[in-house]
Amino acid sequence: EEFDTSKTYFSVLETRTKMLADYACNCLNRYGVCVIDNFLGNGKGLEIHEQVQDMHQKGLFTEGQLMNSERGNSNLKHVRGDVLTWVDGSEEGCEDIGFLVSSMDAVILKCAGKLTNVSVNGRTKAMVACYPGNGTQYLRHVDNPNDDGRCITCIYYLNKNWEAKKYGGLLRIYPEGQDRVASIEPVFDRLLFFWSDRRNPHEVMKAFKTRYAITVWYYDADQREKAIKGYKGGMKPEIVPLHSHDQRSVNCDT
Ligand SMILES: O=C(O)CCC(=O)Nc1cc2ccccc2cn1
Ligand SMILES: [Mn+2]
Repeated sequence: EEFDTSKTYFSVLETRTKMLADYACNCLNRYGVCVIDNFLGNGKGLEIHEQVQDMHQKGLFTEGQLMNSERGNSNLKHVRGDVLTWVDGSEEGCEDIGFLVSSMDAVILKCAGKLTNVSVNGRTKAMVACYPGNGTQYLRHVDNPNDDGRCITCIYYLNKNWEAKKYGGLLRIYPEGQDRVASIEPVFDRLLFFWSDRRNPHEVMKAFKTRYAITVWYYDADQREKAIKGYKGGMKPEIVPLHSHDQRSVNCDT
């Protein structure tokens, strides 16, 4: 009979996603940081890169805003020089970004119950960021210093043939209480997870070539609930349910 490739494709995808989730949980619980290379493969990676490049060329990126106090003070480019835009992946021309975020969600969904002190119940939209490559950087900071609910930072890099020696742009993470530094090259089709809180201060070194990345932050249910009650601010209070590949929005605890 006809060899059913679609079933095989999805069962292989399911198995791989589970393997990646197990690896991510072990790394996060042990080191607080996890790197996965060749996450989506060359073809899909290139499609995502092309969509991001189109958005950039259409001028859809805006200056990276700093915290409210510094808003509008444009001479703070030395603090962070990225330009960015937020997408949910359903917009025209963002379908491949949507596929990426569903793939990130698929891994996180399979981590349910295996991450120490974390129960993910949603995420932010996807932030597409670009460092224009004129020596721009992002000074050392913590993504979530005040318990705004975000527990995991998930970054996907799009930069083919990146050479840190020539182009800089390293992400350097200084894990709290350790005398080690993680230097992560923003290489094509690389996926990175790290705890968003004070455990992982990090910076982006000066970049001398256009440097693209797509970031999603995952929320911990309890911390998010407390943050909304206490309303400590931080990221805008929009929470997106996780989507697995068949586009159902799936609650983590099912
Ligand atoms: O591109 C990378 O390797 C990481 C860059 C990075 O840390 N970006 C970033 C971007 C942010 C945008 C808004 C609020 C907080 C933010 C924290 N971090
Ligand atoms: Mn950051």
